Order: sequence, then C-alpha cells, then structure tokens
Amino acid sequence: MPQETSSIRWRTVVEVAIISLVIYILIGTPGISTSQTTQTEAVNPKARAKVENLVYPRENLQCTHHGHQIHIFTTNPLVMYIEDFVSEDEADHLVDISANNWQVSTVFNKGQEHRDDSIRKSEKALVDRDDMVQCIEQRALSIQGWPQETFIERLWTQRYNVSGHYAHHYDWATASKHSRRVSTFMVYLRAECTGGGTNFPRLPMPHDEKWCAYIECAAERDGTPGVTFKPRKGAAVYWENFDASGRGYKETIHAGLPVTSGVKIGLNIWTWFQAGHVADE
Ligand SMILES: O=C(O)CCC(=O)C(=O)O
Ligand SMILES: [Fe+2]
Repeated sequence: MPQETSSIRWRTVVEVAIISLVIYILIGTPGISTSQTTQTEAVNPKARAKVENLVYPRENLQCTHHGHQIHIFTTNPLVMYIEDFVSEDEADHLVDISANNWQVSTVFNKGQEHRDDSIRKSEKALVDRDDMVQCIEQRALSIQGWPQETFIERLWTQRYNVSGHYAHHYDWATASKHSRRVSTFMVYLRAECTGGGTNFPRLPMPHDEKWCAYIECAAERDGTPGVTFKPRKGAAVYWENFDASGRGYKETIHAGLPVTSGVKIGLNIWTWFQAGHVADE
C-alpha cells in the first residue's frame, strides 16, 4: 500500500535522525570530548587537531641555568632579538633529533594543505619532546611571564638549502576570542649560510649602529625594505602577533629570505592562547 510505504519511510528518516543526534552528542560535543575546548572548536576538526598539538612542559623538569641576552627592538609590537636563546649543545641536539624526520614543508590555502615552492621552500621535522626540548619550551614560557591558559605548539624544525625561503606572511593563524597564536620565536639552530635572514618589511631601521651586529646594515641590505635579522646560531627573534585588543599586528609581516649558499636550520616556537584548555604534559 503506498500510504503504508510512505509512513515506514518517515519512521526510517526519524530513526536515522535520532541515531545521528545520539552519535553527535557522544562524539562531537564539549565536555564529553577528551580536551576541554569551546563548542565551535570542539566540532571543528582543524581546531581540534590544533588543540591536540598544544603541550606544556612537565612539572619537576631539571633545566640547567642558561644565560641568554635580550635586546628589545621595539615595544609596540614587542620584537626582541635574543642572543643564546638556546645553547650550542641544544641547537646541535635539535638538529640531530630531526635527522630522520624531514618532510617537505607545506602551506595552507583556503583550508587546504599543499606544497608551493614559490611560497615556502624548505623541509620541516616534528620534534620529539625529550627533557632538553621541554626545557626550551619552559624557557619560551618563562620569557613571556607564564601567561594563563597559554601553551606551546609542538615544536617544528625547518631546514633551508640553497634557494630555500618562506615568502612574506603573518604567523597570526586562527584568531578568535578563545584561541590564537600569541607569539613566535624564530630560533636559528644552524646558520652556516649566506642570505636566509628574517625580514620584516614594515619595521623601521633603528638609528644605533650597535644593531648592525644583529640586523643587516648598509651594504648587506641590498635594497630589501625594512629590517632583516641575521641568522646567528643559538639566537632567536621573538615577536608578539596580537595587540591587547586581539588585533593582529600588521608590522609583524615577515619572510625567511632565500638562502644563497650553505644551509640554515631554524626552530619555530609558537605560543598559543586557548581559553579553558588543559594540555597534556
Ligand atoms: O625562516 C625564517 O626566517 C622565518 C620562518 C617563518 O616565518 C615561519 O616558519 O613561520
Ligand atoms: Fe613565520
């Protein structure tokens, strides 16, 4: 009977809808998922993948004292050049443990991850979190004053051979009231290269020549606009990505300039604010 068939079909539709709702509640909603996040982030797979990569150094880490030297370049936005942010041993260790993990670097365009050598030409490696690595995570948080609800993204090293580069971009990443990449440390682990500086076209050149130890001056500038920080083993360039109101700083647009000889190996340390999140150690 056609009427019976249509009522059975409706029952099936209603049953499927109820079952889907139950599955959604069990898997997709906050509170039941393993990490505590806001509702939109919990159901957004990309945001969830991001949250799963947030880490925090374990309690009772024994880190040896380390003497870095901070030079404040600007305060608005806060940009600093930090000498000896990592020691020679730490830099070499990070390069050693990356050895078997190099993979081609990618970029994101409209949510799609793909390779584009014209934008980013390098290799990257996810870093395992042994104690030495966690001590570096801890140092990065300590320099920033241990901000609340703030974590470190799993560390990545990056290797640039000749012609390797990263075109101008922001590190802002996803910005919302609940989550954003608040700051960047670009650490130089190996700098046996020419070229490869980190260029900020919108930062003005400073007046004091003392800065020429850390940035390209006069002849080395080669018409490149703005300020180019020199890759020096163990040093880091640090900057904040957002102002107090949560707006991305336009001045932080930057590039890894092409390496013209040798090899540059860097380390990205990104600090992430995630309201309400409790990270795994
Ligand atoms: O290699 C550099 O100097 C900059 C790298 C960078 O901006 C990045 O990895 O986001
Ligand atoms: Fe960057």
